[in-house]
Amino acid sequence: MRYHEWVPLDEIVRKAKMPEKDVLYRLNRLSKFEFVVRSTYGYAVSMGGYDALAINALVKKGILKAIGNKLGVGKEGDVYNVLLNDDRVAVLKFHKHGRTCFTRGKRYRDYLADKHHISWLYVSRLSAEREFNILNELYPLVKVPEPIAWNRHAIIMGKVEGEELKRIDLSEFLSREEIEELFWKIIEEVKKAYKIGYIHGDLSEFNIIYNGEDFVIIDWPQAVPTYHPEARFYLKRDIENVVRYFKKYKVEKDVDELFKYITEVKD
Ligand SMILES: Nc1ncnc2c1ncn2[C@@H]1O[C@H](COP(=O)(O)OP(=O)(O)OP(=O)(O)O)[C@@H](O)[C@H]1O
Ligand SMILES: [Mg+2]
Ligand SMILES: [Mg+2]
Repeated sequence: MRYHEWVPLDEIVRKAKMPEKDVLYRLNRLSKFEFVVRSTYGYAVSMGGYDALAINALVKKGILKAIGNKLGVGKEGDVYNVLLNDDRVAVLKFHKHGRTCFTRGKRYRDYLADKHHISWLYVSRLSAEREFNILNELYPLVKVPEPIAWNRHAIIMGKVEGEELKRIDLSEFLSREEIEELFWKIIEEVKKAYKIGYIHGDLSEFNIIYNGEDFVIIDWPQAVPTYHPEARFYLKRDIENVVRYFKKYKVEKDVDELFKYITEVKD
């Protein structure tokens, strides 16, 4: 089934190789769970339905055992605590792009007319695949979550204990020198990622998780390769965000010098 189309009933019947009344019975049930949505043109998978397909696949592959509570309270992101088959605790992140199409209560007819919906399913899946691939390239050389599995718009990765830098006051438990040390450690990770070929592109205190001793940089789907035409822009912005955050703690650094330091080739 292609993602961006309403699929007419007769096509579903043909693909399912089942009598129409059986197909309708199943579609009705799926519709009650809001796993599919219906229009005059046919049926489409809903975001919830796509979630269920991904969960089902990850369970069938023998990776996922149980889903727990949602992480990052109050955020839009759909990130859950999960338990893996090997009893390890991990994190499941659903990529959701363009979900406004559904939540804004647009009529499906508008939704259909709007070519830009070209498929939030497809875009979300691409984004998850991207993040998974990038994590694979960076882990374990750079401090990023361990990539564990990917299916559709979902990825499973290692759970990082700690809090986003945004939500902690470093000065409560670190000296000015220790804070500066942390700053340089973060810059080192940015440099390592750059050397491997990536710029985070959304680096800030929201995407660095710190546990009092060590930190991990999360949220990589938008990362750009260093050969990207706007690479300099993104790298500069990432550095500026980090510099701005640490300025609060009187760690004052020059963005241009850091830029030079990160991009210099030296072995
Ligand atoms: N591997 C992880 N371990 C622990 N917590 C995580 C992990 N990945 C994500 N989180 C939590 O979930 C939140 C959202 O994750 P992430 O930043 O990757 O997604 P996002 O939807 O792109 O968020 P944003 O809107 O900030 O860009 C994080 O801020 C963090 O609190
Ligand atoms: Mg984030
Ligand atoms: Mg993000």
